Amino acid sequence: MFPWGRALVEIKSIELVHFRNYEQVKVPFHRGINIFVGSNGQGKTNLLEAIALLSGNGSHRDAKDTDMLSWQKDFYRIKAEGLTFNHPFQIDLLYSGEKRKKVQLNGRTLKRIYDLSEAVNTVIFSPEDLALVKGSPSERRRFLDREIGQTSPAYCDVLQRYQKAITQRNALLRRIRQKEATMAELDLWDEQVAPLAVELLQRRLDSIAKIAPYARQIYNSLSEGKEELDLTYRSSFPLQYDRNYWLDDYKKALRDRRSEEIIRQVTLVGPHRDDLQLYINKREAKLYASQGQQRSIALSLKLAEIAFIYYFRKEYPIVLLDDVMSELDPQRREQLLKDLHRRQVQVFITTTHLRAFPATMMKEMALFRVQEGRLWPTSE
Ligand SMILES: Nc1ncnc2c1ncn2[C@@H]1O[C@H](COP(=O)(O)OP(=O)(O)OP(=O)(O)O)[C@@H](O)[C@H]1O
Repeated sequence: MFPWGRALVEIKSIELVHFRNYEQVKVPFHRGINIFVGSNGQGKTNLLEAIALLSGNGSHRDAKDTDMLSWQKDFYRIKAEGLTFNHPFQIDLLYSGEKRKKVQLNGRTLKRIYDLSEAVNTVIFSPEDLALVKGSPSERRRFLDREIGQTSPAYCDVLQRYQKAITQRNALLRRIRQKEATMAELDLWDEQVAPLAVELLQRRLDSIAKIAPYARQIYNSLSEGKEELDLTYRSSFPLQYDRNYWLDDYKKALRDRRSEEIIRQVTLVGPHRDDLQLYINKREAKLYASQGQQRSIALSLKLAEIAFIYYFRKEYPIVLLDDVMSELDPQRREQLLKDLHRRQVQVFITTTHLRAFPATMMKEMALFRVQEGRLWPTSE
């Protein structure tokens, strides 16, 4: 299912203090497959969320730091130790109410949280990923941005600068509408926004060119050769074939939509308005895919993301599977676990029961019981 290779990253232990419903826990992990088992609402997803934060990508549930802080507490801390490319790393994340959390990697304070991806990459698969197919374009943009961002802090940097510039440009559009600013100011902004937009576009298209063949191959195998998945990028403005013209194309689009933008007071063209389009057998999945097909597409995209990260880093990401084992049929479940196990990928899985796991693999896995924000190793 994935390119042949071996994972070289591993989280050896994690410590949580005042994170969600964890008062204080410290757990050593197994280097292979770790299963967190417990009833609903005990803290299994919270734990995966904390692990995902170690890759610097923010919460997969889009939660803010204030949401993740235990109720009535004034700081949370996540500490982890592990190995990456056989070198030890220590991560220390501390949020104490200010705008941004303090992040240290090996004792060095990082200016940009996404530089944590130097040490840890994660791919998380959760039931909400079904929204990748039928949800709004922002879900698919988020998927793309997370995936590219993990292999390139420079991309995160451009994305952040672009988002900030768009917010400020929107504020300027409002001021122009109220006759408090001039068109000349807007011209200046457009000069700044355009190169950032074009850089994002180039990186997104290059990444889709890499990820599409993986996703296609995986989907084809999930559908037993019966269906084909295609991915295309839909830009919110016309782009010429030759990339040398993209800067002009974008500036022209901004000019063409200017009066409408002033009336609506938002920037209507650019990467923040684009979409990743998904097709099964040439039909748009958003309109036609069944529940089962949506599940297979979402799984294919996530597995392709694993392969994509491996392609760039020569190291597999840590894989987080949040309550998705029962979504797969037994054969796919076993194949997925065996593939991950053979490549020595470290995996964290949440589940409410162990029925979904092949008995033959149980001896290869470490089991943890999760109950009311507590966590301990167990054998059943
Ligand atoms: N900031 C917070 N402070 C304290 N407790 C919180 C906070 N945020 C969420 N919780 C608690 O965490 C629990 C939910 O945990 P989590 O989402 O990890 O559940 P889960 O074990 O994955 O359950 P499920 O199987 O239903 O997905 C709830 O009891 C909720 O009240």
